[in-house]
Amino acid sequence: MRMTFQFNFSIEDHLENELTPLGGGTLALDSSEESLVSESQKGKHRDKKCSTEEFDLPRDPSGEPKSVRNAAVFQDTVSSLSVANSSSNLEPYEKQLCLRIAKEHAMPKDLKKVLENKVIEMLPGLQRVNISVVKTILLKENFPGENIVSKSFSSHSDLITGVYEGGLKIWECTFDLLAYFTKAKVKFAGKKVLDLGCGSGLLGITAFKGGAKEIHFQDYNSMVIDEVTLPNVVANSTLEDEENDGNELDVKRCRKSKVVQDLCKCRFFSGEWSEFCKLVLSSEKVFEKYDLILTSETIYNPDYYGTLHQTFGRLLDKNGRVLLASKAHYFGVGGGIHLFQKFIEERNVFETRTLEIIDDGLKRFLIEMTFKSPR
Ligand SMILES: C[S@@+](CC[C@H](N)C(=O)[O-])C[C@H]1O[C@@H](n2cnc3c(N)ncnc32)[C@H](O)[C@@H]1O
Repeated sequence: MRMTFQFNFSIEDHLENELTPLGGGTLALDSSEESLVSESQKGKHRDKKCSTEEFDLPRDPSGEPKSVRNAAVFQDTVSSLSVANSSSNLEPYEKQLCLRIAKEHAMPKDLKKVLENKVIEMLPGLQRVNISVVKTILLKENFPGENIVSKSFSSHSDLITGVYEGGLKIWECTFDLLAYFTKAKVKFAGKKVLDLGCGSGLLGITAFKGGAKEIHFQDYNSMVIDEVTLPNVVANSTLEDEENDGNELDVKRCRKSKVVQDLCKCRFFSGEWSEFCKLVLSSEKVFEKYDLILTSETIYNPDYYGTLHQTFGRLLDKNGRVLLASKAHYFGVGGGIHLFQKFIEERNVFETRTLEIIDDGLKRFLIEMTFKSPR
């Protein structure tokens, strides 16, 4: 099934205190958002100023990107950079990017509750919640947190820059990557995987089912994680088998159950990419980087390229790879595969390889990114 999409960029002027543009003001959370922030995050991020740091590769005095040729060098240099004197070609994302706070979403103790009011549909080899039902319920219940469903409806748009980044639908490149996994027999066993900009999380779920040792799911919007990604992961666990055994699905009691052990491999995060980086890098003493970063339809907005590039640079293992799926061009937003590849080439940190071009209607691309080897 191929999904259609619409870009209609009427950026909502009322960000309801969720975000603060770069360069000033404070970031406040609405009450429901705040209640989900872990204790360690509270205080740390409350009343947080948007940062102008860490947006791009370091630049030499002429404003040109420094030639950073491998993962290790990338790590050493990015931490201290500032964009204050970046060259003008970076202006768009410096000006527009807002830093939505990142937080980790705990797996609810009562797993049954995660699937309450959800209609499960079957895809080949995968299950997923019916998103229209999720949206209808959220609209009806006037969900107290991020009001992204009604905002998306009222603006007739699947994307509202900085507010809602499209996670409440499955975008067609996800299916391209899923098909590629099968065709290319991509191996997940034993790998640490990140589904970046996960939305429904089907890429990460495939890695989960393929025996990945750890899978992290990230989406911009916390509602997407709570209402779609988490339920999809639970729906694809072996919950049904446990239920048939008559066990009560309580995390404490099922400590040793296979379901809970498996689900412990999954972690869920919401928030803007640079904030997500900071959170995961500080969440473990020694952060083990990802062997595989899977990402579909995340390069539509050129304003985000700097942060996305940096996220790959900071989180990917030196021998790891990014599998990225994208349309050739995103009309109305301006991004697309060629612009992104040009951006990557200019930074000289990664090399890219085209894995597949799908040409049925709108051209779509699958590319692989790996660190350039040190010279
Ligand atoms: C168009 S949706 C694609 C969703 C999903 N990967 C798919 O193919 O169905 C883009 C995703 O990228 C994420 N995203 C986009 N820009 C982001 C940003 N600046 N920071 C964090 N996440 C972002 C959003 O969470 C959103 O889910």
